[in-house]
Amino acid sequence: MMNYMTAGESHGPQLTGILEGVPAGLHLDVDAINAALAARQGGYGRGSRQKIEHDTVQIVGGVRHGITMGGPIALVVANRDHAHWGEIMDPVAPETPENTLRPVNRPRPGHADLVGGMKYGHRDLRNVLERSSARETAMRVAIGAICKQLLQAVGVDLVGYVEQVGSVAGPAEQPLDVQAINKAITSNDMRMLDDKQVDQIHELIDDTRRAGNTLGGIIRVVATGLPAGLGSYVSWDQKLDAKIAAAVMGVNAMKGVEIGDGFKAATSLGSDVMDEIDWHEGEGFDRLTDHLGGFEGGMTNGMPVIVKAAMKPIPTLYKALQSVDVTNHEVKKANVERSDTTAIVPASIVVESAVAFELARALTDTFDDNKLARLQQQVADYREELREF
Ligand SMILES: Cc1cc2nc3c(=O)[nH]c(=O)nc-3n(C[C@H](O)[C@H](O)[C@H](O)COP(=O)(O)O)c2cc1C
Ligand SMILES: C=C(O[C@@H]1CC(C(=O)O)=C[C@@H](OP(=O)(O)O)[C@H]1O)C(=O)O
Repeated sequence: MMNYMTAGESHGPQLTGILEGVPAGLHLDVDAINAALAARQGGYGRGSRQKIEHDTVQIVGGVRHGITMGGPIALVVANRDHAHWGEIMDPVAPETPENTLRPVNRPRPGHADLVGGMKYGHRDLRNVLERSSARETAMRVAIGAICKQLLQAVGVDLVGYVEQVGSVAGPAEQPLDVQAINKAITSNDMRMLDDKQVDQIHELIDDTRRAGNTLGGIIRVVATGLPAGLGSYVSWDQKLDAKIAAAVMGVNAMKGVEIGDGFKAATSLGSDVMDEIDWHEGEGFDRLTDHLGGFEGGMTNGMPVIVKAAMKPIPTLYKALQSVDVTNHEVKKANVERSDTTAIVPASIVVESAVAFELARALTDTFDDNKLARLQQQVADYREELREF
């Protein structure tokens, strides 16, 4: 079964990742992994950390001459900023006044600082924020980019992009075609479908930054080419829509997930939500609409998968909120670490990566997970079987 694990701190030497369960025989496009990493660094509203980092992946296991061998794939993304944090982040040197120079004692509301400190017994909340930081999502994007390449090898494609920033929304009509979305989002730095709102959003981000405040937004992911029947209705823990929702909620700062029409479906009539069934000779079953976001009974139904995620505003406010010092319980302003005003653009790549992993895992759970050519053959045979159903 596919799985992954990451390790590493925001200002430590590197992020490390291990992805297991990728079949042998996949030609990895390292440039595409690096392009996803670069996209995760982008977007208007990022803080100055991204000027220091130039994220690129180093593959240190599981791949030979560019082709996966079936074993765990080991990955490294370096933290360039570590050069400025060597002593503070040294994993072995004993604690000295020098390397404890930047303790964090005033937890930021909305970040993991306070609860993480209480749970693990840290008074220097740097021990929490270093790992809870979304710096770790760089590795998740490298892993997701490999999953995306596996999906593409069987005709599945997906894309994550920005639908809304703060209260400013993109076009009301959101397409179902991954290629069309890809084309549209490359034309602006907000990873949105339409340039019209982008100036307004830049202004909103500038005003918000000047006011010492932060913004969230809404992300949309569309995946196409999935055969019907990934996931299952037979048990709660086999429902693929549930796994995707969990994976999306596992991305830092996500507070809501919708599949298809999501919450809107609750206030609609059944006739406006259920996707009517059609059939074509040689093609098999189809739907007239996709309100249910490609899922029925926890299984893909062959329509595009549509997932939306709501990201809360960034917790670190330069105009700091009330906090309490964990060393003396005095009411103080929260700590301010260098921070993004909004990270909705990078988060859209991270959410895409989270969905890519779950889809790749469902695929390799359903079909052969040892050899890519066998997996491809089985998927092709299954598609044929569905066409004849
Ligand atoms: C790509 C990305 C970048 C982020 N950048 C920041 C940041 O600069 N400052 C900050 O306080 N939070 C940032 N966050 C959000 C925090 O990581 C997140 O709120 C925190 O880990 C607490 O977890 P929770 O919001 O999921 O409860 C970022 C999130 C993402 C996905
Ligand atoms: C480093 C990244 O994001 C970081 C996520 C983050 C947080 O609290 O989540 C806080 C900031 O860290 P720093 O104080 O080092 O600038 C962001 O820059 C990244 O995305 O590569």
